[in-house]
Amino acid sequence: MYGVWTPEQVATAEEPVLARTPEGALMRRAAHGAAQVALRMLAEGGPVVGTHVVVLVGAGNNGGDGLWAGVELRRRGVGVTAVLLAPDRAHPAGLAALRKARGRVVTDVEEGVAAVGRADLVLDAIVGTSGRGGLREPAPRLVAAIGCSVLAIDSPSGVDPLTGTVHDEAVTATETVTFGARKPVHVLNRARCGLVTLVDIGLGPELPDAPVRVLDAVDVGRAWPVPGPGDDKYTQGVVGVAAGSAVYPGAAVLASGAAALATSGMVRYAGSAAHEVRAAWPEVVATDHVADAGRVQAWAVGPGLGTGEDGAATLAHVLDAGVPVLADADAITLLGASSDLRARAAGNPVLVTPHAGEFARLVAELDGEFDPAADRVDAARRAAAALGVTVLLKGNATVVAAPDGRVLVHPAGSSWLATAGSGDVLSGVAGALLAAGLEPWWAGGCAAFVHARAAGIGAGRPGAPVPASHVRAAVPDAIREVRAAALAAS
Ligand SMILES: NC(=O)C1=CN([C@@H]2O[C@H](COP(=O)(O)OP(=O)(O)OC[C@H]3O[C@@H](n4cnc5c(N)ncnc54)[C@H](OP(=O)(O)O)[C@@H]3O)[C@@H](O)[C@H]2O)[C@@H](O)CC1
Ligand SMILES: Nc1ncnc2c1ncn2[C@@H]1O[C@H](COP(=O)(O)OP(=O)(O)O)[C@@H](O)[C@H]1O
Ligand SMILES: [K+]
Repeated sequence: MYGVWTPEQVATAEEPVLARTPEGALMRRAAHGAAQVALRMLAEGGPVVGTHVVVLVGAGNNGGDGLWAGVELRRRGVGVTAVLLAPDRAHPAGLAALRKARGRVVTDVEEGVAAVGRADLVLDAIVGTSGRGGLREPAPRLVAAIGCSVLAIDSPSGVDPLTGTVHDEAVTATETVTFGARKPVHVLNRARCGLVTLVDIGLGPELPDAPVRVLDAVDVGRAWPVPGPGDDKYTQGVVGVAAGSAVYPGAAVLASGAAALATSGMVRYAGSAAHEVRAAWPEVVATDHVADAGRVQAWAVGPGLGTGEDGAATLAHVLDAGVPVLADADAITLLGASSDLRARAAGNPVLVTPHAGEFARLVAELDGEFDPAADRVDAARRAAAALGVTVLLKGNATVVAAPDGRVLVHPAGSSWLATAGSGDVLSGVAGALLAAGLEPWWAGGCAAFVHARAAGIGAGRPGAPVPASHVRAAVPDAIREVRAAALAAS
């Protein structure tokens, strides 16, 4: 597990470190780390001596990092051109050092655009943690001229460091090098950051508890339920899947199958697709109604359920069953429209898994601002607190927020999971984990991790779509992978 801290928290942690280190030392440490990454990137194309790097230098300390990194690159025989976006505010010490190292300094925008066009690598040192709003001219013109690899210093300029949202013309980095701590942009907008390298500048002891955490394979492997010698099919937790429908039985089949593959033990199905579920998964015990389903340790409810009276009655039944509940799809729409159903869920171990549209419906009747497009961590955290349930907000970066304020983010490696039915697979996996005893926050985080890995494995070789059936089929291999990681780490 690793932590992610807000730019404000990082700035606060920097203060005591700055106070006890010689002036400029922290920046030099950061710049050294940046230069190492730049040299590695340059070396991938052959000898670095004689290559040409352009540093886009903004008015703040991010520009200072870029200038000092340029100084180190000059010492390694790299040609360096610094393009100053705010010539009279460029970091004075960094600028003087680069001139001394015989770096070229350009203040004319046209000259800068031409230099960018000839570069082997661009260092984006326009803005870092203090960047706000869309990039101001001439930055967009220079960014638009980039045709080579880009190393973003701290964060890609034009992408909000706190929320990962993109403002107009913004940098798409091949790699990003960051200092002291990872910031939200690095997990919320991985597509803009590329590979992220963290350089230690000694902030560790000064950082508070991480407000956002990211699970790794070892965490997930350790948390994954494994039957012991004394277990039988009941002791491991029975999951009930309440999904439908007769017209669209696919959701029920996908969710039930995913549940059967995710944990050992037992899956019960209740709903109008009992025949199809039984045909596809003979091991699933299927009935037509939740009332006849028998005892379960958790319910996964919602996919294909319908939003009419029957669906609402089914949802009320499972919310009143006194066991953890995974609510997805139609169950979310029903919750959003009924304060009575929300009251039954509040304060109980309930995990809701909305995509953006379902999230909007879920919070429609609540007081307050919930805007995932502006800040998905904040929106999910507020919704979880307001509803008293754990919210897993789906998307390229999945956010899992517990009502007590804990937040996990799972950044996807690709977007191939955006395919019909893949959410049903997630429901089955998460429901099975709830039945096995994981609390909703962990169940959501572990399910999202394995789901995304299953998409990668199910696709076979990367670079082509993966249908939801293949994602589901790859769930066991994804579990094997995380368990192997956990065993190797123990
Ligand atoms: N403290 C340290 O020792 C260490 C700090 N470190 C480094 O410092 C960075 C933080 O530096 P920082 O706080 O100086 O701000 P920074 O990110 O450079 O941006 C501020 C400047 O950008 C401008 N600007 C803002 N928005 C803009 C826009 N949309 N479009 C265009 N311009 C925009 C803004 O202009 P203004 O609004 O003032 O006119 C202001 O001049 C951090 O990311 C890390 O790289 C590391 O070296 C570790 C040690
Ligand atoms: N752009 C994306 N990149 C990566 N994963 C995504 C992206 N968009 C959606 N996903 C994931 O794909 C799944 C889609 O779920 P959902 O929208 O419920 O689909 P369905 O209802 O068709 O089953 C979720 O796990 C979500 O996190
Ligand atoms: K930057």
